[in-house]
Amino acid sequence: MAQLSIEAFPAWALLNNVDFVDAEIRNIGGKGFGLVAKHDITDESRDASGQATILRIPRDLVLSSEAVEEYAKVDQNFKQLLDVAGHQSTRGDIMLYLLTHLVQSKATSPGTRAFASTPWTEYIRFLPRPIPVPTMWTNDERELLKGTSLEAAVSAKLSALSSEYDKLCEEASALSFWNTILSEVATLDDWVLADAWYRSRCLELPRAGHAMVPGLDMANHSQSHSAYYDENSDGDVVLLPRLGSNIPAGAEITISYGEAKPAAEMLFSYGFIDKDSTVKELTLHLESLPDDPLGRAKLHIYKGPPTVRLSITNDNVHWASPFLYLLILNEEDGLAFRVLQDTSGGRQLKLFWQEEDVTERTGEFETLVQNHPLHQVFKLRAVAVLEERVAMQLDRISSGPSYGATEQSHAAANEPRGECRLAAETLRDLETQVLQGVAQALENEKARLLQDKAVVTYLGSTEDVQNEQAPGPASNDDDEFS
Ligand SMILES: C[S@@+](CC[C@H](N)C(=O)[O-])C[C@H]1O[C@@H](n2cnc3c(N)ncnc32)[C@H](O)[C@@H]1O
Repeated sequence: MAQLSIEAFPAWALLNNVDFVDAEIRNIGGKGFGLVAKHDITDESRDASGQATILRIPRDLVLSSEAVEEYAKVDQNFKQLLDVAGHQSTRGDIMLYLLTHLVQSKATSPGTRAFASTPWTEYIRFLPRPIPVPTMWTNDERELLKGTSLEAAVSAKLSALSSEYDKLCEEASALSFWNTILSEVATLDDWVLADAWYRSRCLELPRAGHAMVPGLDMANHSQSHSAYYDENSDGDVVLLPRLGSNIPAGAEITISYGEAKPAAEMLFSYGFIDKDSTVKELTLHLESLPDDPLGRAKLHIYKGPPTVRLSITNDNVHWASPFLYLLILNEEDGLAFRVLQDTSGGRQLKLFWQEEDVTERTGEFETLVQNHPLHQVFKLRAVAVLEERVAMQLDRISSGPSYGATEQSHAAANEPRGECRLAAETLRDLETQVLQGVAQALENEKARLLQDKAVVTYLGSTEDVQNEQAPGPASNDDDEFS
């Protein structure tokens, strides 16, 4: 499918009533396309209602779950696919729409097209590809993420995409039209591309919800963004200058993709790391403890992801994990799993803490243990488990690949691209800093807890029990003539 030159974009915009009041699309070094101001945009540019619209996109171009439903009303083939494989999530429905339009755009001539055309049929041909998100990196490029928090996240995402695609083929196999399309035209790579487009270009609108907005999705991100988007009373989407922002003619107009997103999330979702961001944070997966007989039950009953979030703000170190305290508690402490029968005869796993049913509060154990006499002992266990997890990650990240000179142009075609090396290296440096800071803080916290009176008493008593249970030193009697 041929890309369309961005030169053709103004004609597409005109034809589809997209009003580029005060912006145009240009190539922005290192960021792909972006929006720049046609004239100075100042507070004086505002109209009587106080608005200075930079860009207006009619509501019927917005790709939302509602728009997908509307398309199903005009295209029978799409409706069939949506009915067997859609209606589960906005993301899923929009991806089916994008995939259908990708297939449509692969058709050699309009006469061979199988679907009803929409403004998106042409629009997707302006969109960049490949997208710099790591799911579209080569295997060698993904190797660069080894030891970072994205290593597992990206492999998990790729497996999920592959399963989604297989499920789609399976669900559509009874529809002969789609069976042919999925085996001959729409590939797993197309599904990965649709996911990357959705992830890097989707935004949340106050009324339409998660959506893709053509034209507006050409705006790049900046920490000190000059504009924001909204829906007006007609449901059209508008781009407006932030109060007090003066954007000179020719300057880039930027929006915010999120104020406090960690580097790993920015790279995962958008394919770049914002150098101006001050967020130092990473999320690690927590495994159940190897000798914990309740390990599997805990993972089964826990409602959220079993993770810990580590962060450093203004030299203060934080860790937050609703799962951690459940992870370190045992039956002897007062934790119990029971299978109860409900009124309809079904069996349900329930979790009890000190005889109270806490099945709906599995993420609140840090609070639940607060008044327990062994509170500080539990804290020590949590800190020790975390210390080990952080040490393991530090070990992994420091034994990751070396990057070589980033400015070096890649000699062989299959060598990692410079921008991937740079992004992976930046992520690694940031995450190493956070892990080292947290490791130090955990060591200090452990030392403090080991001095705690309740901890000392508890450790003393468990030592006594162990001594009583251990076989005593061999007595001379044993050596007697036996
Ligand atoms: C919503 S699109 C913005 C338009 C995009 N530049 C294009 O060419 O279509 C998001 C993508 O733009 C790029 N991008 C946005 N802000 C950026 C920034 N501050 N630095 C580098 N790349 C950026 C990333 O590739 C991201 O995935």
